[in-house]
Amino acid sequence: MAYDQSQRYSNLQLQEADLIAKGRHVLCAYRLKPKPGHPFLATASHVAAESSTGTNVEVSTTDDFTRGVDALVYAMDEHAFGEEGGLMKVAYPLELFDRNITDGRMMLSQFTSLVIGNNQGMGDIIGLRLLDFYVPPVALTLFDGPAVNIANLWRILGRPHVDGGFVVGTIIKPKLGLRPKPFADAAHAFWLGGDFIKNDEPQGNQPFCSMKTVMPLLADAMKRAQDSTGEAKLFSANITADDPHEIIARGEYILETFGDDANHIAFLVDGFVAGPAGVTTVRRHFPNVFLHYHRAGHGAITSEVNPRGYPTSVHIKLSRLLGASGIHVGTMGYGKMEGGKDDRAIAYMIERNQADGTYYHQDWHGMMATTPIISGGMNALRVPGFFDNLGHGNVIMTAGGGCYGHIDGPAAGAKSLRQAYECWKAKADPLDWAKSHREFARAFESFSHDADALFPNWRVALEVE
Ligand SMILES: O=C(COP(=O)(O)O)[C@H](O)[C@H](O)COP(=O)(O)O
Ligand SMILES: [Mg+2]
Repeated sequence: MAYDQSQRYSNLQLQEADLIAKGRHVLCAYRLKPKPGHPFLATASHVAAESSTGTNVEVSTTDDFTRGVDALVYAMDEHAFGEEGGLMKVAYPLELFDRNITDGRMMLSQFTSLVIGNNQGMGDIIGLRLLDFYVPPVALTLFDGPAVNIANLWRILGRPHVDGGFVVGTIIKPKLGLRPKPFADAAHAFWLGGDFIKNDEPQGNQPFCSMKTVMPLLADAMKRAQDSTGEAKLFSANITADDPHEIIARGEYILETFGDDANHIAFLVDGFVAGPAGVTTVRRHFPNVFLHYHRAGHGAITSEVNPRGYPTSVHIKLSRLLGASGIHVGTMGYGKMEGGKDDRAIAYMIERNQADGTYYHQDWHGMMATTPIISGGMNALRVPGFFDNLGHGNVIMTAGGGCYGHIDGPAAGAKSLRQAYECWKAKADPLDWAKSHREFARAFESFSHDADALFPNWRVALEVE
């Protein structure tokens, strides 16, 4: 058992309001479950030591300055979560956080290696999960934050840059396996009805669909769709790679290939697997391009069944600091991935200037908002309920199966999503609305399993066998 460091690494007299008022600490709330035989405060203090200036034993080189920047456990409730453990809150002095030698700004890589790093693997815990965190104003000025967001896309789409509304999107499906021409044809077919296409997260430069073959065809497909619809079209191109030079090379190639439509390009980054370095490479090298953060892999950390790591709400909040223009926030119980209705709070945290996290109220002090991206098992039938829950439509929705699975093709799928959104805005009954909106009506036949579950009498109402 590690020796008890609570004398040094805890001060339960500290008041959270004072810490926030002083603005010199990052605050973190954790769920902690110590191993049997390890007292709660002693284990919490060991977490604070390991996450700041200490280790499992006192070292002779420690001096007064060192002690002055200790992370401190400032609040605890060891029975807060019953069998799952207790709540502990830690104040991290800003002095602990790493600053770039190039511009003095903070970085997310060391931020996370400190507050959710070694403490994840300590031998005296069963679980330690970062539930929420608070960033003081001075630190907010030191993170990049987003450079562009949905407002830039609305401008390109010719819509108001405030409350420009629903951006109808899809993902090229099948996820992998299309060669260049079928890929570009699938994109063109969707763009005849929709606004925004993304690469699926693993699509990049596969030998059967090389980037330098498919991108010129996509640029042509975009032009043809824009000409025939009279509307601007958008493409979110995946430029994720291990090597920053590869990321930049991909991005520069794609912008060059799209030529005078280059501003219709967003860059997709699989931000969880690429990490802060990968995301920041895009954020800083292409500051004028919408940075589309896909979170594939996050479930290993964020899934609610995980006693360690952090929930989706923390992952999404971190992405705004990093500078994501938009990030997948899940479907709040309306799609196929984990999540529930209360996850609307996750969207509010990144799109508003002030919002309540699970434990901390966060004022972003004007940091640009990150746009919620809704995706994962969505189709037109699920849209009205989704927007009822969220309360607004200023989001990008990318429905892959919901468009390419529509029986009249992806353009009809796109139109069905738009019609479902209009139905919600009009506060109309979906079945009544379907009677005068064909593509929406045909979504009931396309996704009859959903239709049966959501609108049991749809066959009678729409006179479908
Ligand atoms: O390809 C899709 C969805 O395809 P489909 O629309 O066919 O389900 C996305 O990768 C998932 O939405 C990721 O999940 P999340 O958005 O929750 O990160
Ligand atoms: Mg995908």
